[in-house]
Amino acid sequence: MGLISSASGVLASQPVASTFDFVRAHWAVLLSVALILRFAVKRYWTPLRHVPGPFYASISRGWKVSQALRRRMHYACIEMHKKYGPVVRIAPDEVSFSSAAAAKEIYSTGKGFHKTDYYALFPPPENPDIFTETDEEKHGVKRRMASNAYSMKSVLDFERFVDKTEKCFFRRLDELFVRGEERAGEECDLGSWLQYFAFDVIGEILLSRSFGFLEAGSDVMGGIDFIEKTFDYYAVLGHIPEYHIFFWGNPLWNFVKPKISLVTGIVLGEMRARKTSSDKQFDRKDLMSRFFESKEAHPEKMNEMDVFSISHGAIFAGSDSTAISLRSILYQLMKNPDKYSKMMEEIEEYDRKGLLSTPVAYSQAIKMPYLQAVIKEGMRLHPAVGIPMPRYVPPGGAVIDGRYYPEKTRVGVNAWVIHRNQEIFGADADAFRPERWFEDNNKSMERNLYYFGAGSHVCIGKNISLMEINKLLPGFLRRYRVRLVNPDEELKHRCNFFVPQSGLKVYVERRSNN
Ligand code: HEM
Repeated sequence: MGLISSASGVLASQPVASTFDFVRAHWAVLLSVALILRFAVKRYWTPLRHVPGPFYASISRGWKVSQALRRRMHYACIEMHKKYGPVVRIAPDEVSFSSAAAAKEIYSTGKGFHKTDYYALFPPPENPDIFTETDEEKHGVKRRMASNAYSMKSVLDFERFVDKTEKCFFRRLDELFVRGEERAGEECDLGSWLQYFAFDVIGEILLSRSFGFLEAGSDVMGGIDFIEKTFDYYAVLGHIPEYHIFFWGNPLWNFVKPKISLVTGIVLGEMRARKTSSDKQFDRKDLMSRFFESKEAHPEKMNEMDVFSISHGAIFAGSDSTAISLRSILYQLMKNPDKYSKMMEEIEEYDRKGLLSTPVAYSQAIKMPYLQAVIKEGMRLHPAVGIPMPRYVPPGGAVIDGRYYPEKTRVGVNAWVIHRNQEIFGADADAFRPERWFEDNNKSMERNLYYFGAGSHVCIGKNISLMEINKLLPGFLRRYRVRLVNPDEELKHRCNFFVPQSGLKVYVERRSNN
């Protein structure tokens, strides 16, 4: 009544409002207590309670999510290890390590540490590929089925694809940046061109056809951008997979999501074309034809969806990673003119002695000691992957770095952290110094290079990428003189699982006819 009566309304509403306020306050207190209890349980009710780390990380996955959103997981891990030491708690159930012993324990084959659910969301979710498969048994089958295709013998057959793409790359650089007086001094975004090269070369190796990025001189139909956005999304949601359903995992998303990507479309189109003639599946001797060979030989272990997902995975895992490594090596050479000159001395010497063909053969490049040291050093300082590659502690738990961790704890080592560990790489671990690879401790440093990962999940495309890098670098440096447009500026990078750089602007001059 009091609520309706206008005369007594003011007075009558007071007790109702107070009751309402009381109930609200009551719930607020209850909720706060529940939250505090939940955070306390996460922080203290675990054997990880003694592991140092940011407070925020010990009570929620918010720390990881915020670093992933800010695209700085690689820097954040370095900072955390500087602050807290070799073992850092980066989530209520996750620990990051920086020591050689921990990395060996976690990533050695046979120790039983398995990939976490972080990987499972990455596409294609309907039928995981070698990279995204988190069931170890199924992963083992897929990896074995693909291993022939990725063997060193196959890789040497793929050299012709790299030669073809390299020729196109050099022609485009000549046409756009170095030919004729009118082009003198024109800036080249070498970072983008290396990415076009890396994508087109994977297109050739996988499908005997280029994606056309070099020819167009641009990201045709946003194919590269699509892949970057995909990584941007999964690099965050991978830490909180249960929230995927509210975003791209929501059935409604299918109505608004972008159409199929250029790259996926090309892979599917190639598969359809090859199915129309059985010969076409095999005769090109490219990566996809080798996957088809495995499917024919073992139909009970590999089906057509596997051929698709493993091919798709090769593009996702093998293009940006190679571009990032090439950018890092060339950037470091340009930033360090004394190392650049030393690299050129070796190239000129080998060229003078007739030890380098045009294009440079893989077998020739791997005999160049300084080149090998430059590649290792460039990839050490800027590993393509910027997260602590997460693994579950196996059943029964495990002792890592002298402390016990229960099963299912997430553990990992970030290559960005271990590659700068001064106990392994010396006091100048942050510096680009290829000479370190000729010193006595090079074997122990070598054992602690994780730019290709390690163990049962070591990069399966390692041979392919090393072949591409070894062939391109000496040929490129022999043909062109490159210098940074802004030598005093640091290269920008962001981490979305990979750590792609931007802003590698250079001037390019022709220095030889090769
Ligand atoms: C310089 C170039 C490359 C770098 C630095 C690189 C780096 C890596 C790293 C660090 C991993 C392990 C990731 C993890 O455990 O979280 C990995 C796995 C993988 N890489 Fe590469 N990669 C490169 C090129 C390639 C190429 C060219 C291909 C294929 C054509 C490829 C295919 C794969 C696949 C399928 C996996 C998953 C392996 C497994 O889990 O068994 N990668 N790569």
